[in-house]
Amino acid sequence: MTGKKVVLLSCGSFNPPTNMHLRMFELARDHLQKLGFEVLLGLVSPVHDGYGKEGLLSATHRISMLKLALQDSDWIKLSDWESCQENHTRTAVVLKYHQNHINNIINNKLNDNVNEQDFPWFLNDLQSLPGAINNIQVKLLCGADLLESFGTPGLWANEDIEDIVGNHGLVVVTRENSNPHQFIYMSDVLTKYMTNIIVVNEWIRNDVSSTKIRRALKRNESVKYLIPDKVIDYIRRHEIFGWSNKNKYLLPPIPTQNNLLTPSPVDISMDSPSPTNLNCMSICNNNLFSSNRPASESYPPIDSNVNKNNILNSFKHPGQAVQIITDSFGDHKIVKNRQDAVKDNEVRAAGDQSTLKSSRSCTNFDKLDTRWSLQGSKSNDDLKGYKNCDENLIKFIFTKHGIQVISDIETIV
Ligand SMILES: Nc1ncnc2c1ncn2[C@@H]1O[C@H](COP(=O)(O)OP(=O)(O)OP(=O)(O)O)[C@@H](O)[C@H]1O
Ligand SMILES: NC(=O)c1ccc[n+]([C@@H]2O[C@H](COP(=O)(O)O)[C@@H](O)[C@H]2O)c1
Repeated sequence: MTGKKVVLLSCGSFNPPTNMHLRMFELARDHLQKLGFEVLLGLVSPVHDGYGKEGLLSATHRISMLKLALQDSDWIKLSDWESCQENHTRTAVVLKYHQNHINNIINNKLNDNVNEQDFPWFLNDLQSLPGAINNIQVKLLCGADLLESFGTPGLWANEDIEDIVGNHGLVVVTRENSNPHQFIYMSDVLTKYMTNIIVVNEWIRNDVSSTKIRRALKRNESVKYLIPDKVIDYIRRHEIFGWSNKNKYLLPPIPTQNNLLTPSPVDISMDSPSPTNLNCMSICNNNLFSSNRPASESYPPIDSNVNKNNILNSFKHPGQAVQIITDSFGDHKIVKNRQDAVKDNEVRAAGDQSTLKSSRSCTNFDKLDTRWSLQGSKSNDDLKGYKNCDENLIKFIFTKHGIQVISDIETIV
């Protein structure tokens, strides 16, 4: 085997091509060269549309994306033979075609009879090789999941598996949640030809898959650094894989320029707000208010009837944590800092924690119901409003901020 010249052929959907599809070739070439093989060429063979896999885009799109993806490689080429056939072609047949094709080139080259039209992707590479080439072996390059699919009943014919591993050979790149060595051990035919199966360990894990890319695109999430930029650009231009130029998850802009960044928990500093002129929001019983009050103005007391429905504050801390205090009536308000919260008479008056509604859960409702019915201070409608207020708080937090719950009564967003 040592010293043999090899062409690596990868069959798959490439729907869309990912960085890992390309990286597989690099990993395999490094490994094979260490074992003494000479890797002449990599070939990518996208499957025919008739393969019928769910969500499979037309070969036209997949080929266009592959061409873009392969622009940055000087040794991996596209072979569109498979996708141009009448229907799906079994992988063993695809391998045989390419092997015969290359054998013909070698023979024709030896006879000085090479037709350039017939060998667009291989001619130059082959012509640059020295003198006589005895044999070039086309090996199937695949991920461990494809190897393990040999075990799926009815998917592969036994004679095809034997042909692939016996006559061509397999180069298998390990993949998350796979165990190719064990799979080979468990299979008689794979064990029989195990010297023809080379397992390449992917030590620098990259678990990207076309499925995950499609999922992210459908959600309008970024796929940068996972697939080539040129492929991203193609997807955007053609609005494929459910990707839309209109971001489905962007909320309509709110009238106040509430551009607060979402802080990570480690960034949160309640003691160092950096005031700006941005407006903030305040929440009170089912109502979300924007604020234009100057930052210097003090807090309206939470429990004041006038202010309960009109709490407007203007604390302005972009990128800073915002603290929300919930009072005994279920009103939420954003406080400037901890000192303000402590100074706030109403909050202090409600010091008994059992009277403060939890912003984290509704588990205190029973207790509160009893308390209020005893006091007679809250009607059923009030309680309904109280629950709605909780929903408002949640809506507010999750649409405008991140969240960190610091206690039953305090939440950092
Ligand atoms: N992260 C990966 N690690 C190892 N091999 C991979 C990886 N992603 C793809 N491959 C291999 O690339 C070849 C072609 O893959 P295919 O087009 O089926 O990609 P895929 O990402 O597995 O697709 P899908 O998620 O749509 O099933 C297969 O042999 C597959 O095992
Ligand atoms: N019997 C066969 O030859 C056979 C069966 C299943 C998959 N395949 C090939 O394996 C590849 C699998 O691609 P996916 O992982 O995208 O399904 C395709 O190229 C497909 O043609 C071949």
